[in-house]
Amino acid sequence: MTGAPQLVSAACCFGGTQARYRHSSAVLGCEMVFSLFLPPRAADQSVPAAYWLSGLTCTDENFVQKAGAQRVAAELGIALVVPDTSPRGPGVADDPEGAYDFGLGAGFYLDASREPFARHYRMGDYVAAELPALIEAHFPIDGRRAVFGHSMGGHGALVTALRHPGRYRSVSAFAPITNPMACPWGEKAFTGYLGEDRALWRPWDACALIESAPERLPLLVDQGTADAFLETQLRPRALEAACRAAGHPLTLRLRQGYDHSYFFIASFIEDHLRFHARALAE
Ligand SMILES: N[C@@H](CCC(=O)N[C@@H](CS)C(=O)NCC(=O)O)C(=O)O
Repeated sequence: MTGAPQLVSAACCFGGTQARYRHSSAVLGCEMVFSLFLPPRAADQSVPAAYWLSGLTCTDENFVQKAGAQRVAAELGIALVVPDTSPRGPGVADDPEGAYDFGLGAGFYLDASREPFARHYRMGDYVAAELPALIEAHFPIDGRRAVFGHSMGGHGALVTALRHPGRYRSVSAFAPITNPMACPWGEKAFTGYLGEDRALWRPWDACALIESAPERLPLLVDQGTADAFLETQLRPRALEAACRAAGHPLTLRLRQGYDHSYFFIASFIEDHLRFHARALAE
């Protein structure tokens, strides 16, 4: 059963609260920690939430410590929910070589079907269903949701919104992996989590999902031109082509000289939060 969140730590932040909670996840079959920022407005009314999905090697802490999102989220009255990037703990399988791009810290926000990963690696269901239900049951947060993220998590945000029409009011991404079926990080992860049959990969690939998306929710994507992963792993032109072919609205902004780091994210986070605030207010 999904356990109630237990407070791990909390600090005042821009008039609101930046906290971490631990809970037992029925979906993932392990204990999970998430970060939650509640804006000052949450003291006397329910607020909408933006779910941030982080990239490879991250936990729930990278974004809250490095993106500088709290000041604007406080002003806009948006809660920030930040899950971990994979299941963790005793019995959770990892990459056999302990590589950074598969297993722990690299759950790819999908539901694995291949053993030994199928038991715990169900981040797709966790971020789209179990975590929002937990958050909305235990905190002053209503059902208005946005989803955004970075790299593996940028792709996670796109796929989460595309797979669940009507569940999110807006979606955006920083330097997302756009077409995991056709890049080394994605091919490794999808083979490991889903097996060799590429037909089973398509429901977890943003470019494939865009082809027949039942909801044409506009996509906002920022991508740094000095990102070392741009051509090999991220490939925003693939997303652009898929959106053009399907008539899916996309705003793709190439940011001259920015790399893959949280310095890039911190530079444009305000813009993404204001984009989400407009959709969440409607
Ligand atoms: N460790 C890998 C890259 C991992 C990486 O860049 N992770 C990004 C997401 S894909 C990140 O957010 N890292 C954590 C951080 O910067 O705080 C490498 O050196 O090639």
